[in-house]
Amino acid sequence: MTLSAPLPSSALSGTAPLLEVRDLHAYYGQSHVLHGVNLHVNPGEVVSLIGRNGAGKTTTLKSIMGVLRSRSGQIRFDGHDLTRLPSHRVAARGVAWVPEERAILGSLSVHENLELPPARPGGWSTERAFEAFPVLRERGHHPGSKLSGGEQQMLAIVRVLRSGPRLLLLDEPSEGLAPVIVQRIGAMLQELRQEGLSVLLVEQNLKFATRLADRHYVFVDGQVVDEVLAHEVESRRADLLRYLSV
Ligand SMILES: Nc1ncnc2c1ncn2[C@@H]1O[C@H](COP(=O)(O)OP(=O)(O)OP(=O)(O)O)[C@@H](O)[C@H]1O
Repeated sequence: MTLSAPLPSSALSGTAPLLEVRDLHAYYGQSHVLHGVNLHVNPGEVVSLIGRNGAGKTTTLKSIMGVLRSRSGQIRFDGHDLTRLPSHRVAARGVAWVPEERAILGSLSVHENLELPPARPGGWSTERAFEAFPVLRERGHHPGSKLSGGEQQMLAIVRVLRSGPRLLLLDEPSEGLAPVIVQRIGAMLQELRQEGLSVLLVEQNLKFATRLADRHYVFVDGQVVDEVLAHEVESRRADLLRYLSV
C-alpha cells in the first residue's frame, strides 16, 4: 500500500477501520468539489464532519453512498471496495444514509413507512421503532407529510435501521428541530453506538456534534484540514468556532 497522506490513527492503534476513504475527489459535472478527502470510521465510532456551508460534507456522504458516481479515490468498507458500486449495492453491504431532506414516503402513513419494504433480518422491526420513539406509535396512521420536522427525522432514521446497517450516514439530523427533539435523537444515537453501530454525521450544530462524536473532521474547500478528538474539543473550541464562522 502506498501512503501519500498521514497514517490514520486506526493504523497506529492496530484497529481495522470499518470505513476508510482515501484521496476522494468528487465532481458535479465540470465542477471539482472534493479535493482528496481522507478519513476513516472505526467500528462503533461516531465521527462528525464539520465545516462551513459548501465545504463538501454532504458531497462526501453522497460519494460514500454511491449516490454521486462522479468520483475517484478509494472507499473501503469492512474490507470491500465500494468505490465503483451503485448506491443499492453500497446499501446491501450495510451502509445506510439519511439525507438532509429526510427521505420518507409523504403520502403513506407512519405504519406503512415502517413496513414498506419489510425489515431485513437483523434490522429494526416496527415495534422496536415505536419503543425508541413512542410518538411514532401515536402518529401511526398519520401520513408522513403531516408529521412535524422532528417526527419526520425520527421516522427517517428508524426507516433506514430496518435494513440492519453497520454504518449510518446522517446529514444534519438536528437541523431545524426543537432542543428537546434534538436531545431525544442524540440519546437514541448514543444507544445505537452502544449496540455497535458506527455513525458518520454531518452537523452544523457544534453542541450536538461535540456531545455525541468521538472525533471530528474539519472540512474547508473540499478537503479535510483538521481532526479534533472528543477530549480536545474544550482546548480547541476557539479553532472550531473559527472554522465554522462565516
Ligand atoms: N447538485 C449540485 N450541483 C452542482 N454543485 C453542487 C451540487 N451540490 C453541491 N454543489 C456544490 O458543491 C460544493 C460542496 O457542497 P456540499 O453540499 O457538499 O457542502 P456542505 O459542506 O455539505 O455544505 P451545506 O451544509 O451547505 O450542504 C458547494 O460548492 C456546492 O455549491
